[in-house]
Amino acid sequence: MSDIKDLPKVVMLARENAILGNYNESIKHYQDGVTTIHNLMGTHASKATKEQWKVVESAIQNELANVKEIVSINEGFTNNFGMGPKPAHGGGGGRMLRNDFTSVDINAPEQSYMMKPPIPVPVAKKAPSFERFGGAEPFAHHKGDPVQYYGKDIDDYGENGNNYFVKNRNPRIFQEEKDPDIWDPPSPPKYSQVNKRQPSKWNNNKRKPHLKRGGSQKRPPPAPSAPKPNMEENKRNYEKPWAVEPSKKKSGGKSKDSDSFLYHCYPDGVGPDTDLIEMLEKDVLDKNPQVSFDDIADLDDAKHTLQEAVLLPILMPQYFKGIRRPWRGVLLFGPPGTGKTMLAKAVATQGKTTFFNVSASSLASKWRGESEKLVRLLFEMARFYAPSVIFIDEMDSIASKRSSNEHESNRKVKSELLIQMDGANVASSAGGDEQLDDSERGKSVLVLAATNRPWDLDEAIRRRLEKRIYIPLPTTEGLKQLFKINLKGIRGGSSIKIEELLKKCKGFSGADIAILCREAAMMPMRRKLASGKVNFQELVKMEKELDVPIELQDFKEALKNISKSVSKENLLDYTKWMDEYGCK
Ligand SMILES: Nc1ncnc2c1ncn2[C@@H]1O[C@H](COP(=O)(O)OP(=O)(O)OP(=O)(O)O)[C@@H](O)[C@H]1O
Repeated sequence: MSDIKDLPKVVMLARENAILGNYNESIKHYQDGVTTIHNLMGTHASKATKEQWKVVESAIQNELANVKEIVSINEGFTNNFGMGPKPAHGGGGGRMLRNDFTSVDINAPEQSYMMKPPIPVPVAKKAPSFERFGGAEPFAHHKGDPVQYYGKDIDDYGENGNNYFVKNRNPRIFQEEKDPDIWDPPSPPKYSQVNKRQPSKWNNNKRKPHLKRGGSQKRPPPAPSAPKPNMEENKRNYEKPWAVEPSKKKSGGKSKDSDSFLYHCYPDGVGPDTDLIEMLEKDVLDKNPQVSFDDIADLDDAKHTLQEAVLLPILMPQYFKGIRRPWRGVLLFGPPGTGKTMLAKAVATQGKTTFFNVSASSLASKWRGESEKLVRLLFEMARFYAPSVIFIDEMDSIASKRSSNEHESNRKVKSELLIQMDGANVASSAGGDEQLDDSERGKSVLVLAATNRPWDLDEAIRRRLEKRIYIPLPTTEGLKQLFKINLKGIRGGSSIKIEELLKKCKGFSGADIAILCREAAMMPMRRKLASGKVNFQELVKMEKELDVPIELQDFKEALKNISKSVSKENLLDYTKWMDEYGCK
C-alpha cells in the first residue's frame, strides 16, 4: 500500500503501464491506489472529505475495470486461435480450442465448410484512450480553478495539511522529481512564444523553420518587413546583384551608353561574354586618341601612304571601290621608338575613326578558348563602331611564324586572326563591295599592325597586311623637327648650336630624342641640387628660379646618360626586309 501523497504517482504509473500494454502491472497499481483510498476512509476524516475520496475511488475503479476488460478480450483472442499456452492435460496432442472449428462436419448441410468462423479483427496492444477514462484529460486543471480530477473539483483532500493537490497546482506535480544532475533532453522552442506576431505562419505551412536545438533562440525578423538599405546613406550596404537594375549591372553602378556594343549584343547589358566585351572596351577601345599628323616629325612618305590607304577610302568611298578597294591591312615596321604608334593614332584621329589599341597582352587569356573569342569580339566590336582602326602593336608576338611545336592555343588565335582579317572589311573583299552603298563602304575596318621584327611574321598574316610601310629612324631634318616638337614651351639658351646637337644625335630614334630633351630640361634643377646650397624643401619654393633656358651644356650633360637604342646591324635587317617585302 502507498501513502496518500503518492496517489497521483500511483495512478500515473497505472495509466502508463496500461498505455504500454503492461496490463498486469497497470492493474497492480490501480489496486494499490484503491487500497490506499480505502485505508484513508477508515481514518477520522470529515464526511465531506470522505465523499470526495469516494468519487476519486470510483473513478479509479472505472479505469481498473476498463483495463481488466481489455485483458479479458485479449485472452479471448489468444485462446480462440491457438496462441495460448498448451493445456496441461495435452488432450489429443493438439491445442485445446474453446471453439474448435476443426471438429465441424463439413458435409453437414447446415454446417457448410463455407461457414468459416468470422475473422477476428486483430486487437493491437493499444492503450485505452482517455475516452475510456472518463473523456477528460486526467489531472487537467485550469489556472484559477480548483484542481480537477475527472472534471470534479477537489478542494481538500485531507486534513492535517495533507492538501497535496491544492498546494501543488502546477501540472508538474505529476512528474517525477527531477534529479538536478540529469539534464533534460533538448526540446524545440515553442513557436507560438518565439514570435507572437506571426503565430499562424508555421501552422499550416508544409515546412517548419530549421531552428537549432536549445529552444531559446529568436527567429530573425521577417525579410519583407526589413527596411531596405539606402545605398546613398549607408556605404557599408552592398548592392545585391539581383536587386540592381540590368542597365547598371557590371558597370560599377554607372549607367552605360545604350548604343554601346555591349548593349547591341545583350539588350539588358548582361550575357556570357559581358566580361570580355567590357574588358575590350576598357583596355583596348580608345575612342579619342587625339594625335595629329603635325605632332609627328618627319615620316612624310609614311604619312602620305597612310592617308591614301586609310583616310581617303573613308572620305571618298565612291572612288575606292572595285580594284581601288581599300587595303585589308597595313603593316608599319621599323626600329623601336620611331613613331609607329603615333602614326596609327594620327590616322584614327584624322579619319575620325574608332581606334582599337591592341597588344599581345590584351588578347592573352589564361582561359582556354578565350583568346580566340577575344579576337572575334574585337573585330565584331570594330565592325559595330566602324569606321574603325584596329592597331595591333608588336604584331610578331601574336602572329609569329607557325611551327609544328607551337602551342595549340597560339595557333587558334592566329587562325581566328586570319579569318577575321579576311572578313574585317566587307568592302575590301574581292568583288564584295559592288552592292554596298557609300555609307556602308565608308564603314570600313582597317587592321594597322606594327612590328620591330617583320621577319618573324607568319606568311599568311604578312600577305593580309597588304601595305607594308617602313618607318625608319628620323632623318636630319626629322631630328630637327623632333627637337622642336619636344622642346615646345621650353626656352632655349643662346649657347645652343643645333648643328652640333644633330651631329651628336645621329642614329637616335624619335623616342631617344624625346628622352634626351626631357633629361636636358631637368638639368638646371639637378645643377641646383648638386651645388648643395639648397635642399628639397627650399627647391620646391624656387619653381620660378629653376625655369631658366636650356643651354648646350645641358644637352651635353644629358647625352652622357643617354645613348641611341638602335644598332647599325639592326638597321641593315630592316632595309633588307624592306627590299624584299616592303612597299614604297
Ligand atoms: N616621328 C616622331 N615624331 C614625334 N615623336 C616621336 C616620333 N617618333 C617617336 N617619337 C616619340 O617616341 C615616343 C614613342 O613613339 P611610338 O610609341 O610611336 O614608337 P613606336 O615606333 O611605336 O615604338 P615601338 O616599336 O617600340 O612600339 C613617342 O611618345 C614620341 O614621344
